Amino acid sequence: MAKILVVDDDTTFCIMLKNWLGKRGFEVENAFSYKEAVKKLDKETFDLVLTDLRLPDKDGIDLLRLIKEKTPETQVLLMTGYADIQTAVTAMKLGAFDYVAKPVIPDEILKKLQEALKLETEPAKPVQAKVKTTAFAYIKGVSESADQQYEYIRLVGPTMMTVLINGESGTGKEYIARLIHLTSARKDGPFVAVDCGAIPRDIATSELFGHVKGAFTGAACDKQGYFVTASGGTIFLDEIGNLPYDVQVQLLRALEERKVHPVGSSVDVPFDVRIISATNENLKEAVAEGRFREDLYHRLNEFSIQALPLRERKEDIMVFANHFLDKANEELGKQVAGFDDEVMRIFNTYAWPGNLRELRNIVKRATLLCQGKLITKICLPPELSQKPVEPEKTMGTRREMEIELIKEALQKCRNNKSEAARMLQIDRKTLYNKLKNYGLEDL
Ligand SMILES: Nc1ncnc2c1ncn2[C@@H]1O[C@H](COP(=O)(O)OP(=O)(O)OP(=O)(O)O)[C@@H](O)[C@H]1O
Repeated sequence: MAKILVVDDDTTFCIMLKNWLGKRGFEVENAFSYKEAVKKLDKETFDLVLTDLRLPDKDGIDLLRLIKEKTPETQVLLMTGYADIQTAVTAMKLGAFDYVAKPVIPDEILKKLQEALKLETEPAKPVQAKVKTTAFAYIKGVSESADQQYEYIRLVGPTMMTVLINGESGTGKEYIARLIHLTSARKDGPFVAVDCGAIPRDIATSELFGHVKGAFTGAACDKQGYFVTASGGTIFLDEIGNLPYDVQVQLLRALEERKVHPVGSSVDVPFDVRIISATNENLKEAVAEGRFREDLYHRLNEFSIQALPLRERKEDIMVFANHFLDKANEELGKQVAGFDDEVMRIFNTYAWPGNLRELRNIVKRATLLCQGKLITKICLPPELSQKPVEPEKTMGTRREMEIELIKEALQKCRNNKSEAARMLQIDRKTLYNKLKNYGLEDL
């Protein structure tokens, strides 16, 4: 049984990966820092170390150097954000087997692990499809708008129409896209989610359409782009409004010709993919301002779905809260039965700026803290238990406070956005959205 050490300071991710790989026959240990990893490596030998490039004390490159010095036969696989891909390429020169871009897709890690450990790839067992169906539980809601949303998904799902989903962050746009995919004849094909807001401008073309070996410095081998990876399935282009203008032109051409042109290649590659995109900005405005191509907008928007903010469908709040409570009980091994009246009142009056994602996180935290049968006010973070203030009065101060906090975090993290997001306890995507909304993109 191959022994693997996963090193990342994101404890939830480590635990999740440990369980996931454990079920696939690997023996997995976790370390949450460089120091802890070194301790474990001193005690035992691992066949492979999967490490984040950024660790709280030192970085993955230091760990790679140490491993290659002590046990050169141990394979090292790096996990990295887009901003560090260049460093990851350097790491390969230092002996790393390969790297995977974050956010990582478990199946991609599994494939790389098998390559690195020279294991036989499992016969076409649909691991991917299985993981998705067990982890994905779409809750419909009971409000009128939820009914309509569900009906739209049901109708558009089986068609090949492109769908544009509009809605604030955390309203469930990706969940809607996944359900459309699962309702379609392509449900057994891949569902590939691409965060267009997180791909750096200079590698966007190669990430989407692929490249051939030697196309540019660092292109050590041929790379399949997301479009080809999604063949036979669905590609979900999240934050489509952030796609650079020149890439928009290439995307439009690809959609018209149903072929992609990998960077540096002389041949076009056909693809067979359903396209769903999402945005949290008003794309019509972006078109009017000349930031988004009108012809592409119409191509992507054969059908549109609005994901409503939670505060505009209050009847759904407790439905989702109970669903997230069930999930949290399961994940944390707890048996919390529900919410007391005061908490329900608070939930129904709070504005939920982070929508379903915020509700999920708050319920999970409260479940962890809950000592009794019901979740009470003391299990909630202070911003929820305080009396709601009129929105108009808070907007200015909340915005100013957020801008200050973001600037301070970026300064402290020397502009490293992933670290700043971690410090602010929000995910990287939310930070990018906030930077965009507050006009701080140049920071
Ligand atoms: N219909 C649903 N049923 C159950 N859970 C849901 C549903 N929709 C959203 N969620 C929960 O809310 C979280 C956020 O949803 P999702 O990622 O789809 O939002 P989003 O609008 O795509 O966010 P962003 O704009 O930040 O990309 C999900 O991870 C899931 O936990």
